[in-house]
Amino acid sequence: MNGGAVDLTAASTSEALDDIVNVRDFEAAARDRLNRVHYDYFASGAQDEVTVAANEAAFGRRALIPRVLRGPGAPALETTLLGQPASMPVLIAPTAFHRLAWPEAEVATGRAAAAAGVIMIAAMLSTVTVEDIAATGAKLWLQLYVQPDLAFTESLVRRAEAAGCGALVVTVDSPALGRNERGDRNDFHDLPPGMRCANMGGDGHVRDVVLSPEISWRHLDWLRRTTSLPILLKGVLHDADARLAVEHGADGIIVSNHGGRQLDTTPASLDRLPLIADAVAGRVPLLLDGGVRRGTDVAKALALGAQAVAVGRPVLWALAVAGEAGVRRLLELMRGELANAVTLLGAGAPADVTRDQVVP
Ligand SMILES: Cc1cc2nc3c(=O)[nH]c(=O)nc-3n(C[C@H](O)[C@H](O)[C@H](O)COP(=O)(O)O)c2cc1C
Ligand SMILES: CCCCC(=O)C(=O)O
Repeated sequence: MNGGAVDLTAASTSEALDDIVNVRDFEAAARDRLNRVHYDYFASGAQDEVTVAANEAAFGRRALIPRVLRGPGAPALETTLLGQPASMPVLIAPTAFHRLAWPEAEVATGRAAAAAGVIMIAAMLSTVTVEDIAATGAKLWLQLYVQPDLAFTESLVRRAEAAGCGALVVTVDSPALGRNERGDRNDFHDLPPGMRCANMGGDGHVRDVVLSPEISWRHLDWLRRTTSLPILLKGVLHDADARLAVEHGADGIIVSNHGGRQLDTTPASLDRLPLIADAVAGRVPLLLDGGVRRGTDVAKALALGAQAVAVGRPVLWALAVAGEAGVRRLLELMRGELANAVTLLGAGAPADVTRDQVVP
């Protein structure tokens, strides 16, 4: 348990990482260290958690076909997303409340992202300000829940611009909060004393955040006029909405079901990707999140039409296990697995894996 007495010494964190061989190993290690209520908050999904399970299962249902004797050489994993270079097509998905996992919270995550050269999407509901996360040197995008108080929303956009964020990620799958029954059973509805939503006004209580069913395309049009930062929409699952996103000037789309935490029984995000890729037809980059745990998962998502993927819960588990060092290790593992998968697929880069190399 890390009930305020976490051992932050280098020796203890490296020992904590001794038995970590793959991304999934972090969850069991984190579970041993976390307060049970906070573990449940991170792990849980909506209601029966059907979609949580579906996300990982969808990767398991697809098989990879290698091509041989192409001699592509060592794989190049670097990519450019919305004009920004990244060391690999794997991003850190926005997840709220990193301080529940580790005292240095999003600053530890940001330092690991900076060291790895990956893009971190900071959650609006971070427990450290966006300015302090930006100071880690991470390539940063900011996730927003558009607040009906547009003056407040605009002030946050200006802060993101001033802090050097490279894009805004507007979460559109949250006209209400999903029904989280583990949270209900645990009576977990706000942050413990001493922790706050650092970007929000007042006391930074979670209950003051508005997830509004009135948010519409008009708000997106307003945001489009308000900032010149690239805007991605996160949480699109319908191909018609993907087309509308492009028409309304979105610069990118994240195919996502919020890690199964919003509407339960939506399909796996991977299952919606090919349809959405066809609808968007290359007009804007597509990202995917939900259930990405292996280098082979990244390869499958890219072959089915994504330019990059984002990883959510594993980052929280790695943070809980060893803070910055944990997240660095996680990103190294993902990078090593992706390089290995791409090489074994006979490709020179993740983007060179083709759709015909993924079969049911
Ligand atoms: C504990 C937790 C908190 C999250 N908080 C946010 C958030 O504040 N904003 C958001 O857009 N998505 C949030 N998400 C969703 C993630 O961005 C992402 O869609 C999801 O975690 C991806 O699935 P994965 O965890 O299977 O990788 C959260 C997810 C988790 C697990
Ligand atoms: C009001 C808290 C929302 C955070 C979030 O998006 C999640 O836990 O999935």
